[in-house]
Amino acid sequence: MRTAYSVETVRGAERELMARLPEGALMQRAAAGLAAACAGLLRRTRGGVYGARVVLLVGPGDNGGDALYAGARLARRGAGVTAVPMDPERIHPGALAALRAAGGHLAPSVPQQADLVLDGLLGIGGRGGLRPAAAALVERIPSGVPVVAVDLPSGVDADTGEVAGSAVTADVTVTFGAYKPGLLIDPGASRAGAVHLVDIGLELPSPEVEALQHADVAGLLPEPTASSDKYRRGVVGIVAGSAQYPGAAVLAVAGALRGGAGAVRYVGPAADAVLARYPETLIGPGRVQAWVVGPGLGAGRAGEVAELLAGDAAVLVDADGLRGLDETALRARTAPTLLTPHAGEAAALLGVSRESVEAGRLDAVRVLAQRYGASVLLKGSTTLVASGGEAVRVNPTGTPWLATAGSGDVLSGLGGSLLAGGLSGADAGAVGAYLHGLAARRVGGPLLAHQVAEALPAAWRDTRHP
Ligand SMILES: NC(=O)C1=CN([C@@H]2O[C@H](COP(=O)(O)OP(=O)(O)OC[C@H]3O[C@@H](n4cnc5c(N)ncnc54)[C@H](O)[C@@H]3O)[C@@H](O)[C@H]2O)[C@@H](O)CC1
Ligand SMILES: [K+]
Repeated sequence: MRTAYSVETVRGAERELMARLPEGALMQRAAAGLAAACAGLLRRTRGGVYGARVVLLVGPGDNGGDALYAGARLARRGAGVTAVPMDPERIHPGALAALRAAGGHLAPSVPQQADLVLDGLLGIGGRGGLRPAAAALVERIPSGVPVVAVDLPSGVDADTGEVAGSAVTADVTVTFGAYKPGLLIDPGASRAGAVHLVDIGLELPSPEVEALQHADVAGLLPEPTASSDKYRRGVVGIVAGSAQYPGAAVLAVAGALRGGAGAVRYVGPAADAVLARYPETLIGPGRVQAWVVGPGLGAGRAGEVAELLAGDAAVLVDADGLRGLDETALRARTAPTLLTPHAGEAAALLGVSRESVEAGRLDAVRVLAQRYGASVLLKGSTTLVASGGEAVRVNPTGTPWLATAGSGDVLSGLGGSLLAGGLSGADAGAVGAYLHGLAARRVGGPLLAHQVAEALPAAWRDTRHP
């Protein structure tokens, strides 16, 4: 499990550790890890540190201090190091002295000839969009030169991944002590590049955000045993499709058949299309452990949704099923409930604009889960799953090619199948998103939704091999 912690939590852990260590020790640990990562990168890009031209963008706080101390270490190994301050009046004095003693120097503007740029403008102390002085330096980063962000790319909100205005786009982020949520959640995640964690010895409580890895998913997948039969493995019912959208039913069934349930039942007007493609499907109402309701349903079928929500089986609600959801009915449920909106549907549920959901995804998914008393999977470039007071799960396996018609239908079927197999709403959402993303990566792009469904068994097997 990859875990991420809020600024407040990280600061608390840092305070505790600093009280037990000599002054400046933590910054030295951070700088040593940072310099080692930069040296590794320079070895790969140009064979070594000696003679490399390294530019430091230096902000007024400790983030700038880290960059300067790391620059001093690189200078001692023969790099030519130039530090460009955001504000020459505010610069970490001890770290600047160390850089100078190692042969580095200050410059008023960003040199355009460089082998490496370190972004030490802002770390976890950054607030709001970059102010003009910082933004001006970022604009002058020469194109094509590798950028290493110190702790996090400046301009990215550490707690949420939000980017207000401009931000650094890094090739590598060297982060200290713990991942920050903004490194795992878009738009921040896509600014961070490859994230490298430097252990500085923090002792951390439970995380605010987490990302499953192969082994976590393998441990949650419902594998059949010798005593399993199709009913014990769970039956998932699909209420999807309409005369106008029969394909959604076929794709939801396609996902459900690969989610580990023992049987898939279809209820709706697209039975012929479903059977023609998947003769394994049971047709018509009957007992199930979990329902999927919504894909391609069209308007005017809120009654069916309400009926399923009044029952005691687990329910996954997607797409058209999300229209006009009854908050009170949802909150009254005891069986697992998983809502799977995309940003537009989430915006409608929250009564806000789609843009504000996209910009503040973490907040949106948390508020939805709270308001509806359900697990909520918010689809997008980094899919998030929230449930009650638990850590929000961020899915690490997506690919932009998944933004294609029908891929959400496959995900809903898959998630429902996992619910039928006994997973909680949060686990079904997180495991479903993970497998779905992995399958899509296997297919590559451009992809069709049914190919994602077909690649799910291979993705399932992949999770067993770290
Ligand atoms: N606290 C610790 O124990 C450690 C902290 N470390 C480093 O310290 C960093 C945090 O340092 P600081 O608390 O000094 O904070 P930062 O260095 O992130 O930012 C400091 C200052 O930047 C200015 N600022 C804030 N938002 C801005 C914006 N949008 N545009 C322009 N200027 C802005 C403010 O004046 C603020 O005080 C971490 O990210 C990490 O790099 C590491 O050395 C490891 C140990
Ligand atoms: K930074």
